[in-house]
Amino acid sequence: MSDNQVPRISIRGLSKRFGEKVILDDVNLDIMPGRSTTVIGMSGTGKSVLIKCILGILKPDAGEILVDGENWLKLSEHEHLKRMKRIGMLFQAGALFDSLTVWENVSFALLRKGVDKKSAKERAIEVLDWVGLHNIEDLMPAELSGGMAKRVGLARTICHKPDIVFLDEPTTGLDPIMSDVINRLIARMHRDSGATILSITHDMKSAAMISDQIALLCHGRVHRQIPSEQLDSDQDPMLRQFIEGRAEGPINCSDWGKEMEVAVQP
Ligand SMILES: Nc1ncnc2c1ncn2[C@@H]1O[C@H](COP(=O)(O)OP(=O)(O)OP(=O)(O)O)[C@@H](O)[C@H]1O
Repeated sequence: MSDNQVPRISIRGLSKRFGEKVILDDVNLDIMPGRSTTVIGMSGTGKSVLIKCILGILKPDAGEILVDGENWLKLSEHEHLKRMKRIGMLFQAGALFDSLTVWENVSFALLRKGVDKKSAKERAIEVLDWVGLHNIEDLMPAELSGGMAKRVGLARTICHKPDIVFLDEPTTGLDPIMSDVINRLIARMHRDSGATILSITHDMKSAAMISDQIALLCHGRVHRQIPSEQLDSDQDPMLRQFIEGRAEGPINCSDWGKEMEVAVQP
């Protein structure tokens, strides 16, 4: 695929602060069509804030979020909601509705679109099979293990065949084997669907398995964006510090928050 293409998602100069605390400070990130990009970064660097800005849950202070060339920040709430229908979103905690059965959760987007119950259930069963879960469609979420709930969440993410998918910490809270299962499913979903994927995680194994581009979010900015096959060889000091998990280094772990507060003083 040529990188001369127009980005599917283009984030330009995105900034967000809470009070005096600057979280995102001129974030720039391009995601090409059909590519899978993972934003990595320390806990508290603003990965979730970034995704929430894209989803319209948080309002950034400045910048643009262009999807297929259209600035989503200029859309009315109604138009934004319409665009969201072609998006798939896997939330960190699964976010299944407790009062709905597994199949109703999986086909939630289809049922809301008015698809009849029989077809919606058939599609839910098909996608549940795809994630390796059989005969669980009539269970309630409370009856699922954490790994099963995550797979149900993934089934729900892709049930309506979205062409853009956001994944928030897809392996958080899972054991290493279940993490591997989820990573393989995401890689297969990317291969099979050709969807454009943006994930956030601090799980480096997951990032390497599910993405073809890695972006390091650090001190409020995308500090470095590289192809994932360069992860082992790239010598950027911040990237190396993060990948190798060292407290000492150019990423100042203890007081970067203070540093950012100082940076916004008039
Ligand atoms: N609604 C909010 N109001 C005030 N501060 C917030 C709000 N949402 C996030 N923050 C702050 O923004 C910072 C970044 O949070 P965020 O959840 O994006 O981090 P993260 O990189 O996703 O971390 P983790 O990897 O631990 O999930 C944190 O200091 C958090 O306290």
